[in-house]
Amino acid sequence: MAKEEFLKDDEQKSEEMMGEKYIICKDSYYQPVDKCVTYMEPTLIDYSILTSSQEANDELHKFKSALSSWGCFQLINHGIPTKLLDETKKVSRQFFGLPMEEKQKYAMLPNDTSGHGYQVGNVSHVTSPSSATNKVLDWNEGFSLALFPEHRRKPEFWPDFPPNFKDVFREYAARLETIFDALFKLVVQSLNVDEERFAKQYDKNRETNLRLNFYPKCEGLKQVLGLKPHADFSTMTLLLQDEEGLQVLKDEQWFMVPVIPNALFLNLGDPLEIMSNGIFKSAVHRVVTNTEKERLSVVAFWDSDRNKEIGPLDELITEDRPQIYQRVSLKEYIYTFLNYYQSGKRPINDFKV
Ligand SMILES: O=C(O)CCC(=O)C(=O)O
Ligand SMILES: [Fe+2]
Repeated sequence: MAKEEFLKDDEQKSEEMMGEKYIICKDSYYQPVDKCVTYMEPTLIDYSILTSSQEANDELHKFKSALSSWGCFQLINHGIPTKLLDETKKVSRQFFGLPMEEKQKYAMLPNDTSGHGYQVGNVSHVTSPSSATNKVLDWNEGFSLALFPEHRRKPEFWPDFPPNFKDVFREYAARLETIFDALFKLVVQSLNVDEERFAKQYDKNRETNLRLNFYPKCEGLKQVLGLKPHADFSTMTLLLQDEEGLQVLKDEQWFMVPVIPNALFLNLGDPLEIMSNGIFKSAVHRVVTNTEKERLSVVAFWDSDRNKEIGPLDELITEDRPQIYQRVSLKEYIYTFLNYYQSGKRPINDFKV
């Protein structure tokens, strides 16, 4: 899509001014976007080995070590057929390829945090009038849908075009849910905590939400980000991407996440860093823009029950590892996240003991 079309609904008419709405200040927290980044050495975690009873031990060790250092890894051999992965990407791109008027039929309502609908520039991450005037938009079109529990699906937000969109995403959602459930069991096993108590956070009211991200080519504008740095407020996130652009922050250095065919990129969100009392790390990530290629990501967020509190599990608080984080309701956490997203402040720092 041309820059002009992407920006055309903007109230500012001067192109220069419109560009500025997407530009990150050079001296801000974000660090120069064009600073040279290193490629991330991918940690490949084999799902089929991890979930087999015979050979799982070494793989589980790798799993735990990836989550304690990077907070992310590439999941391979997860069993989702290539055809379904390809269809998922195809129908997502077809949706974003629709005319703007068509996509706007599914427009997200202002300040919707429950996850339904289409938006340009990530404006839902603006919660107060003052941050709205100072907002720097993301070079991003987003489309969010609730997946689970199924009664949260709002049929009016599921697009009619492409015609197979609904079927493809029903199937993809079911596949992901099975993987998330299995990964959660492995998280419990790695942390060596009481499954029943931990699982209470993840009862029938827990949520899975989907976000499709589309990043148009970004020609001529420098210092523009596709998404600003953040760690997710989900427990775990599984991401399918078709081009490079996602970067992860570690030890104050940005690393480019490589695209590995058919792999799902898993990253942990802040709630699991909090619940594991800092044993597991959430991965801070951002998306950079590309002058030559459009990019798509299909992202599923596996959340705990928003009405419950998150806090370090009792058995993970010891003399050697005193409590690092306070207890907080997920709802309040999300509110803090949304308030801080613009400025790049990390919400997790507000909840340190
Ligand atoms: O597009 C990506 O690779 C990242 C998306 C993301 O971080 C998000 O939707 O929270
Ligand atoms: Fe994210």
